[in-house]
Amino acid sequence: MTSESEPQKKAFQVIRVSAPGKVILHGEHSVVYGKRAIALSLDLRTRLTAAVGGDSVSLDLPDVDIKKTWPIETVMELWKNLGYTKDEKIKTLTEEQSHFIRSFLNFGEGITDPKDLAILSFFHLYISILHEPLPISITVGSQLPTGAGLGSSAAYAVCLSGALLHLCDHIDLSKLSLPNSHPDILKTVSEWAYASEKIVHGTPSGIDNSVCTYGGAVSFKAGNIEPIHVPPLKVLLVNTLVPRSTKALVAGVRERKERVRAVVEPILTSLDAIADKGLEILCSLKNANVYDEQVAVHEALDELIDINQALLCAIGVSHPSLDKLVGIAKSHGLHAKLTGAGGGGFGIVVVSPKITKSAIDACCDELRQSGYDVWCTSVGAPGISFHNDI
Ligand SMILES: Nc1ncnc2c1ncn2[C@@H]1O[C@H](COP(=O)(O)OP(=O)(O)OP(=O)(O)O)[C@@H](O)[C@H]1O
Ligand SMILES: C[C@@](O)(CCO)CC(=O)[O-]
Ligand SMILES: [Mg+2]
Repeated sequence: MTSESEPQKKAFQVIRVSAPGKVILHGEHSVVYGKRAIALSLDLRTRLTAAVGGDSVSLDLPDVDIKKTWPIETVMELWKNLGYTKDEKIKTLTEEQSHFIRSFLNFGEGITDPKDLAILSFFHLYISILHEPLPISITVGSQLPTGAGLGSSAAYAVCLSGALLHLCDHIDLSKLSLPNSHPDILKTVSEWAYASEKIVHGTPSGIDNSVCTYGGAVSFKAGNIEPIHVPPLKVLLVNTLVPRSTKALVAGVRERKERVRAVVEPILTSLDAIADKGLEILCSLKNANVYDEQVAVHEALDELIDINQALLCAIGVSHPSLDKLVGIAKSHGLHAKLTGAGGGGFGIVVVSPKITKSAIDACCDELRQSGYDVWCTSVGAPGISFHNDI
């Protein structure tokens, strides 16, 4: 193949990548301080299509109401002003270069607008990962509500990182279909998605990008990810529809910890113990073969869910809408906690086999009548996937 035919091939390349959202069962917030967390991927996905070619860089993000195009000459100028030559390998941006990208986009320093964050994350990854300015059209659509606790930022970041790394031949996403042949690919994608999460969150633990990359169920502690085998669980996801920002909630916990360290630190230690115990219980579920054993395991899990929610309230990340949903669930014999950063967003209920269908239906009806959205979905979906069917 000649060196001229390679860009020719790239010019018409269209790829599709998807990644799942996630729920955190135990360990949100405490995981930021090196404690254990358990997360499960969701059967709700973010999907990205990237088409190389044309004379611009364009971003179509309908979920955050963005449709923007930058002429490729403008992007080439930015590239040059950042001090890069045409053929640069993967690079880590300096603070100064990050400031420069923000001012190119006319963004101030502490941006919080979802649109600005989505554009900034894209530009960081585009410039860091690609070897040269590439004309490209990127479209991202998601089944996940944005900013509600189901890992939408991580799923977005995993799709972007995977697609850009594939397009510059740093990884080959088509190898993901080969069993057990891709640990390096997943590690690389997750690390780049983490870099993007830092832009959206400030100080992410890394659990969201990990579970959205690897899929399934994972235990995560101090940056180490461990896949765990969890049998299918029936889960209700309840959306309070109250908007919140993960970054602001994580910052709020940090401030409370700084103000009353002697009180908050033991709570974080207890949250760690809950996640340790939760891991043990989930692992025992696969050996619970008969109904009575399964019910006993779920009772132990329900008790942990109750304590977990109470401790999350104590560190200031619940919300009246979450407290109310926990109360409604309780009145139907179900146990709920917030999931993700809290402050609104989603609550989760893990449904024990002893709960009858009529009790579940009655609970869902009451929640809906009270203004919540209720979704019944499965957990443990595949991680980043490459779809070469176009
Ligand atoms: N489909 C999408 N298209 C474009 N940007 C997205 C999309 N989904 C998420 N984002 C970006 O991620 C941000 C939301 O991230 P945030 O971490 O606050 O919420 P979350 O990831 O849904 O919840 P959590 O981190 O608690 O699980 C949005 O403001 C936007 O910048
Ligand atoms: C609140 C938090 O623990 C989970 C957000 O899904 C933040 C993080 O781990 O980065
Ligand atoms: Mg997020």
